[in-house]
Amino acid sequence: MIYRALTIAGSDSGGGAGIQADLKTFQELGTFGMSVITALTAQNTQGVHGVYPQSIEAVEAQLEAVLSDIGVDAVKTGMLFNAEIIEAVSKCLKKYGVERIVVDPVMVAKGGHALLHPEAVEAVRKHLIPLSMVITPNIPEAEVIIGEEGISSLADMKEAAKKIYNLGAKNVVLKGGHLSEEESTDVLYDGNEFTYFPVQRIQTKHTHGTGCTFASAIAAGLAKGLSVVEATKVAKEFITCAIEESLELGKGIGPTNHSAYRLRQGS
Ligand SMILES: Nc1ncnc2c1ncn2[C@@H]1O[C@H](COP(=O)(O)OP(=O)(O)OP(=O)(O)O)[C@@H](O)[C@H]1O
Ligand SMILES: Cc1ncc(COP(=O)(O)O)c(N)n1
Repeated sequence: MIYRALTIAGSDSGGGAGIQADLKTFQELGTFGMSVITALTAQNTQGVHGVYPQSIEAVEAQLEAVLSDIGVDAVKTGMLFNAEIIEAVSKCLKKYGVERIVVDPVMVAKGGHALLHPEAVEAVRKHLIPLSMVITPNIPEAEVIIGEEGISSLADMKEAAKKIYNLGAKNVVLKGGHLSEEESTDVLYDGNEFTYFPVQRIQTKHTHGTGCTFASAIAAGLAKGLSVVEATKVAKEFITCAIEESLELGKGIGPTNHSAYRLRQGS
């Protein structure tokens, strides 16, 4: 059985985040990875040095090429950069009836560089959230989406997850990586109940691309037919191993280790 997973995201020349992190994750989790590149970034462990968005024509041509021929079992979206790209992507995913869509609403890189135009947030709410089977905001992204600041506890996260669910996402995984607590707990809300994914916070600065890796691991699970809860559980194990064995590369924030999970499984 071949499981087909597609990432629609930005390229990270440094290899730790974006398309590169997604494809490594897809491969490690036994899926066939494909990509639609929305923007090139000149990026390394020290930050984003340039962003070069692709034309709408280029994005649409890549989507059509993949969807009209190979098809997909699940899709992950990452850096979409502007409202026009968001609209083109959502239109095409709708046209092909793609349902297993994981939306990582990437807005700002860890170094602070914008990866989404601020005026495109409305397009995320209007076009992307209603299409998502799972949306995986971190806390700052959740605050922008709901237009409220101050998410600082698990109770706040649960309230925010409900508000994002009410915007049309079928499942919300609100990530706790940015909480200043001992544990990094992610909260999954499916409209009925909450599932918690707690882990002891790992003391490392090398967390470049954690969000991308986690979301693409969920997409890989969905491509293989796992439920949202099962896929999130595996993704959590995958990202935890990857952070535990993160790589001290470059002079800044190094990438996580995408091979760690598979090597520990002994396969
Ligand atoms: N120090 C840490 N220890 C353990 N788990 C972590 C740590 N940092 C992040 N995580 C986990 O990694 C995953 C990604 O979360 P995070 O909040 O870092 O996403 P993000 O900010 O969107 O990432 P990115 O900045 O790469 O887009 C979540 O499952 C989160 O709980
Ligand atoms: C192309 C691309 N997509 C996403 C991120 C977010 O990852 P991080 O916040 O870890 O820098 C990134 N830096 N680059």
